[in-house]
Amino acid sequence: MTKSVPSSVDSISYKEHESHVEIVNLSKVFPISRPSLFNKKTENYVALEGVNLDIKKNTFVSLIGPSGCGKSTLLNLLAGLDDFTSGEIFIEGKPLVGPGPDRGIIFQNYALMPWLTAAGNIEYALETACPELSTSQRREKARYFLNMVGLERSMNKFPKQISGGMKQRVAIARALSINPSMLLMDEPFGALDALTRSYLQEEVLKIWEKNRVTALLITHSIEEALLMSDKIVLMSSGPSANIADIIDVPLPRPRIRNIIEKDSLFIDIKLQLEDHLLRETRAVEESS
Ligand SMILES: Nc1ncnc2c1ncn2[C@@H]1O[C@H](COP(=O)(O)OP(=O)(O)OP(=O)(O)O)[C@@H](O)[C@H]1O
Repeated sequence: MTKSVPSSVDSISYKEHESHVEIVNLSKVFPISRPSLFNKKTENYVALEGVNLDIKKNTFVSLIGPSGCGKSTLLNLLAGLDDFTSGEIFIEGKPLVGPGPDRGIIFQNYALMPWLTAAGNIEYALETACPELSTSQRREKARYFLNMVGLERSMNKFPKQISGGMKQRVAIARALSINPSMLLMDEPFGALDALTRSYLQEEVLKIWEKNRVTALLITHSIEEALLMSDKIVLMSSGPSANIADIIDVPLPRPRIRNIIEKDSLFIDIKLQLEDHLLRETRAVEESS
């Protein structure tokens, strides 16, 4: 199979850096059943149409767009949690075949098993992703990653015994424990209060700056995207959503929130992103 280089994105830097993810002409259609009085009608909703995107290895990319445009749909396709309708996805040059331990996923609602402790949740993930590890090795790894997110002392607590921020730290530790080459994050800080949110953003940023795995973050926060990303991918409104633009964020790392927020580049890109989101949100309102 010959791989085509996505034409709209980065064709120059493509030669310089290796791709981690190549999305080629990707579409996703959801069949929607509409029950009527006499029969059930099925209609199609085209969520994504003809999406091309190239994500370089070890970069941090954020996905931003109006509500309902298809960000989670795209992330779920990359995670292998749903099938795409047409197009291709290559992960490290190979066609994507389904979920795999190479991709760690963090969701907004933590997705922890309530009947397992913090450590148990990580050990459970390791059991599937790294079956070669012994029980004590899994326990050691769980301890190591919980320590990394500052939760070693809560390792034997159940999800209902810890706060939302702590649950999300367990989810982060779990995603990192399987040693993924890519992190997929769907609004991971969305359910947290403002203080916990900024604290955890900085924690994830610090961990990422040490490990530099490829990262894809869905967020509604422009500031969050600017703080964390190398590139920000702007999606157009749906139906038939696509990539509207890709913005480089050449702010120096390590990034300190209070310092970069005053940078004129930060302010310029922020205005550009606000303008895009306002335009796309108006387009959604006018079409509904
Ligand atoms: N399983 C499904 N069946 C039918 N339609 C779906 C399904 N999943 C998503 N959609 C539709 O696809 C579109 C994109 O949804 P998606 O959740 O990906 O958007 P989003 O950009 O992540 O939204 P938000 O920012 O609000 O989280 C929406 O119109 C949604 O209603």
